[in-house]
Formats: sequence, C-alpha cells, structure tokens
Amino acid sequence: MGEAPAFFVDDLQQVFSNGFDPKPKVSESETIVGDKTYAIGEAHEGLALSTRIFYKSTGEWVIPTVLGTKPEAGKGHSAVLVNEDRILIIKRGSTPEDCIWFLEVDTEFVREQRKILGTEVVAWSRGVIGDANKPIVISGPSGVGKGTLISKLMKEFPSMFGFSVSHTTRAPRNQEINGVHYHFTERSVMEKEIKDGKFLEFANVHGNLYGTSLEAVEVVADAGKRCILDIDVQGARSVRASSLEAIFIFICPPSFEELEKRLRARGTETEEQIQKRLRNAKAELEQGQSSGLFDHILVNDDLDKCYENLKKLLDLDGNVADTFSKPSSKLVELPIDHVVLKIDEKVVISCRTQELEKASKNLIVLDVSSLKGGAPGRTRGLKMRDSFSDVMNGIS
Ligand SMILES: Nc1nc2c(ncn2[C@@H]2O[C@H](COP(=O)(O)OP(=O)(O)O)[C@@H](O)[C@H]2O)c(=O)[nH]1
Ligand SMILES: Nc1ncnc2c1ncn2[C@@H]1O[C@H](COP(=O)(O)OP(=O)(O)O)[C@@H](O)[C@H]1O
Repeated sequence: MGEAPAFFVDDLQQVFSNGFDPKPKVSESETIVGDKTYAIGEAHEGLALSTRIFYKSTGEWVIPTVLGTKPEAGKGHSAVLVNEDRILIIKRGSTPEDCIWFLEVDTEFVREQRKILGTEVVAWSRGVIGDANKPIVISGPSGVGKGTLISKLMKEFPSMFGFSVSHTTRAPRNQEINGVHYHFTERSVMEKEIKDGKFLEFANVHGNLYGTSLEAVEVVADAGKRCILDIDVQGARSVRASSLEAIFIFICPPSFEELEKRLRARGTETEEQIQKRLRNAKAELEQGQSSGLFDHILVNDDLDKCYENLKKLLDLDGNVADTFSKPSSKLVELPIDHVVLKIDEKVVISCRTQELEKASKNLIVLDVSSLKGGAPGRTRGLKMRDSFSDVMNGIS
C-alpha cells in the first residue's frame, strides 16, 4: 500500500515562523520533491494561490517565477506529488471545472523555461478528465494560404475553434485589427515579456519578432474551444519540445512559382519584403517537408480541395455540426471535506461522510498514470473511477 506524501495544514503561520512571510495564511500545503519543499498557500478566498520553495541544502526560501494562470484560493486544498514532476492540487469544495489543478515543478516545459529564464520556475495547468481535443499547429511559407484556410475553418466552426492571437513587432496591415489578428507590440516590451516567462515560444521571422503567449493559448482553452496556432517552423519546433500536446500540420504550395504569384497578388508587402519571404520560404519548405516535425503535410493547390483534406484529417468531414463540445466524461464534484491518499499510480480521494456504510461510495479515484501535456493551460488524460471495487481491482 502506498504513502501519503502530502498533507493539509490549517493556520500554518507558526510553521513558518522564520519571519519570511508575516502574513497569516488561511491554509498552506507542503510537498517535498527531492531537496525542495513546495509550500502552496491560500491567503484569502479569491486571491491567487502563492508558491514558495524551501531549499533544504541551503536553508533558503525562494519565490519562483510562476507561469500560467494561477488557481484562485478557496476553502483550502490538498496537495500530492505525482510522477515526480508535478503536484496535484485538489481544491476543497470547489466547482467541478475548478477543483483539479497541477503545479508543474519538474516537467520538460518547466525545465526548458528554467534554462531560458535563468530562475526557479513552476507552472500551473488545469487538470482535465479524459483527452480533450488537442491544439492544432499550422505552419508553412508566407503566402501559401495558412490564414485563408484557418479563416474558413473558424467561419464554418465558430464554436469549435479559437485562434491563438500571437504577438508581433511587425506593423499591422490595412485590414488587421490589434488583438484579433495579432497583438502588435513594441520590440522592447515583447522582449521584457519574454524574459518574464510569458511566452510559450517565440522566433525571429522575416526580421520581426513573433511569439505565442501562454495566455493566448489559455484564453482559447478557457472558452472550451480547440486552439489553432499559425506559427513558423521554428515556432512549431519549440512547441513540439514543450508540453503542449498538439497536431502539427504543414501547408505546401503546388510550386514555388505559384507561391510567389500568391504573395504578389496579396499585395500586402513591399518588393523587398516579398524577396525576403521568398528566400525564407525555400528553407521553410525544406525543413517542413523533411524534418519529421509535422504529422501531416497538405498541398494547397485547389483551395476547396485542400480545405476538404484539412477537415478530413481533423475528423470534420461528413455532417459534423458546429457544436460546443463539452467534456464527455463525468466531472468531479467534491464536498468540502475530503482526504487524499496516493497509492501507486492512483490518487484516492475519500469524501468524508457521517454514515460508515456509505464510505465506499464516497471514494473518487484519479488515475494519473497517463497524464499528457501540461502547461500552458491543461493537463489532459486524468481518468476517474468512483467505487471502492475499482480501486481494489486497479491496484494489486
Ligand atoms: N514562431 C512564431 N511564428 C509566428 C507567430 N505568429 C505568426 N508567425 C509566423 O510568422 C510568419 C509571418 O507571419 P505574417 O507576418 O502574418 O505574414 P504571412 O505569413 O505572410 O501572412 C508566418 O510564417 C507565421 O506563421 C508566432 O506566434 N510564433
Ligand atoms: N489555393 C489557393 N489558390 C489560389 N490563391 C490562394 C489559395 N489559397 C490562398 N490563396 C491566396 O493567396 C494569398 C496568400 O494567402 P494567405 O492565407 O494570406 O497566406 P499565409 O497566411 O500563408 O501567408 C491570399 O491572397 C489568398 O487569397
């Protein structure tokens, strides 16, 4: 049988009596991960959960850079370390959509961000039961028709898809709206935000800085929609290395001449900019088609045909209606009072009840063996069972 590595503490101020944090916490949990102790605190209902780390070897407290949307404090929480790389937070008496969170402390994404930022880093993501639809990354050379295809998809399925609005330092084109097509930004501002860990990925493209903020992806996920990212090949590579689990699609032109024709016909760039985009297109086409980075390659010759193929690979062919896809699996409803225990790959949540005979009916079992992705936004793949026999059958 297993261990209970996490505990729940009320009125903890006396535990941290070293003067580091004079403000009394409503509650705070501590989770030990190797040499570090992660203290997650709730000061007041509605405020974001706070995180600080105690280094046993040096006896120091450190405030990390916290990435992602933080959960709001409520009526306390339980914390349990899973897979050695993330802390599962179960909020007491919270709504089904808001009760399961992960604080990533040593995932690939966090390790990567630690290298980039040169600071201690943790990242929040919300736990999702089952496998919600993966985000879609679309890449391809300038002028190939990415924007056109994405617009068609968003127009036909407005409730299903949401566009990740990138930041860029390039000037807006005539029809482009700030906050809709891009967040048009000063380079110095964007560089500062990159340093502050606000970006999932960024790249220099055609002489300008482009990047996907964590928020851009989270806003779409929070609206319950499937996120579409229009980013270059370098960006696709960064996303592939991150823990955002996505489908990667590369769009090719039927020929280089046709690409040049489309770019000129669009009439949005100067001759110098067109030349730069065409030079870059050669490298992008080589990398996109040969790197194994992309799951699918689509040739955009006839627009309608290409659009049909895009829909086919997203399982949208046939009579798929534009419906808001609610998570199909059952959501967790937790009473305020519960106890959490980790047994192998299962987290058992025992909801307290007065009547002993009902005890077995008040167990919720979360299977954390196949978690996918993570920050930014969502950790998918949590499985849930809700009877005692399931626990016994699942754990030998
Ligand atoms: N890495 C990265 N690339 C981006 C991002 N947003 C846009 N891009 C890419 O930047 C390139 C230039 O985009 P844009 O200036 O809109 O020109 P267009 O491709 O000719 O329409 C395209 O390859 C986009 O896919 C982003 O957030 N990150
Ligand atoms: N299959 C196609 N055949 C002909 N023209 C196309 C096709 N797809 C897109 N276009 C046109 O090519 C130009 C570039 O398309 P756009 O969507 O802006 O490309 P991207 O976003 O990849 O830079 C636009 O003027 C668009 O109307």
